[in-house]
Amino acid sequence: MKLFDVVSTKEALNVMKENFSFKLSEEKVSFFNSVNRYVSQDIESEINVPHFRKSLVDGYAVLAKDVFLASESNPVPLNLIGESYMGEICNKILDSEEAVYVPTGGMVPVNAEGVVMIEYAEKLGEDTVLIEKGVSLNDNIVEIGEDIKEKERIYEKGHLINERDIGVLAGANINSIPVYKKVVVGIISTGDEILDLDEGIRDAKIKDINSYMLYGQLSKISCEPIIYPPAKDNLEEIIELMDKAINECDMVLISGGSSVGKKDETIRAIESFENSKVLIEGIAIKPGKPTIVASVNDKLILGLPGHPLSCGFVVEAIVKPFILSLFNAKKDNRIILCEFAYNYHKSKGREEYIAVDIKEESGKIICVPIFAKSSVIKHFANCDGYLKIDRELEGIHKGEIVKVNLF
Ligand SMILES: Nc1nc2c(c(=O)[nH]1)N[C@H]1C(S)=C(S)[C@@H](COP(=O)(O)OP(=O)(O)OC[C@H]3O[C@@H](n4cnc5c(N)ncnc54)[C@H](O)[C@@H]3O)O[C@H]1N2
Ligand code: MOO
Repeated sequence: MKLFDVVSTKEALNVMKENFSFKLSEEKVSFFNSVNRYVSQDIESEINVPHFRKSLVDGYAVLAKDVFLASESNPVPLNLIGESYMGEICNKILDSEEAVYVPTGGMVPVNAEGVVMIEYAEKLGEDTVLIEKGVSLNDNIVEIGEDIKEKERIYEKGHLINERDIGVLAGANINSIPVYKKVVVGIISTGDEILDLDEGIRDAKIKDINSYMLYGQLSKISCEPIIYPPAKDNLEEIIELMDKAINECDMVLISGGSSVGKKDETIRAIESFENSKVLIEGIAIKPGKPTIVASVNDKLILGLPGHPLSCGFVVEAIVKPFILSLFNAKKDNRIILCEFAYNYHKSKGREEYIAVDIKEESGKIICVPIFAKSSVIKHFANCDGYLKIDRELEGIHKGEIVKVNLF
């Protein structure tokens, strides 16, 4: 009987990085199509934002010394010398005891020192305004480049463009940005019991969960997943699909058939290729131990466990971190600190992944583990995040502060 020679997730990741350090090519995309893409070069702002001094409020641009003593009981009269119009250059220059009306977002006179809101002013006829409040320097004025400076590096190589960033790009006058091309990942589910999308439920056969879950997980991290039809536990069929996927994709994920059962054909299929090498046969993680890392024609092939929860966690544990390293990703996950809800004992030797719910209780943030068999998938989708318990630890105490990786 074959026993697994397991490695840690860290070792697995190192093996993947050492053996498959391919350089992703770049492409330019329009800024509004760049959400969820990884920037491939540092991005600098083309302009100062704002590129002119502007008012934050509707009010009167003034010199600070003129209104120093102004109050409701001691209004100061100023000469109103005109107004600034939205979107237009304001050429007015304030002299002593002068004011200019400026709308919110309008350009202020070049020497304006503050803007008094219209609520604290009263117009007397066309040429005079009574000011009822003083200003300190630059009150209600947004300086040139106060938001973003011209040539400022707004994004570093490896930054993941989020839904808010495209507003920043628009403001910084950037129409298109360089991003890494998506990683093309082939997905093959194997098993006599796996039905294709259009096949009805029959006998003891099941719908293909893994292909679609993998598709979802990978789409989120700038990949282009290609789902191949599920393969039966038939060596020739698996080899044929693998061959096609290896030619069409940057890397290939094969779910099911990675454990010790007599029908587990993934390893045999990998070894049938001339230029192939099985690098890892088992990772010290729970769930997800029967994971294979291999190389065929210099392409990365991963054999993932068939149980959906195990398959999903192996993606979190090694597939995502590997793909993110190709993008030089700056941040790979979002973490929060929580109190653990129970005493939990685990056996030493395997890094453990547990789905958790997060809730607030008496002002504390608590994480509640959801214990489920690896064939059960609903909770993996419903949970808030997951906990990674170190290989060497024997458990977690109730009330202990733990790091939760948020989905
Ligand atoms: N005697 C032993 N049996 C098993 C061991 C072991 O050490 N000794 N390990 C168990 C563990 S842990 C896991 S994980 C699984 C991994 O098995 P395989 O990767 O070989 O996967 P299969 O046997 O093909 O399938 C397992 C399970 O998952 C279902 N499955 C497979 N593909 C899909 C899919 N695309 N969508 C939904 N569900 C899928 C399959 O029907 C099985 O129920 O092995 C344990 N057994
Ligand atoms: O390694 Mo299995 O993935 O525990 O269910």
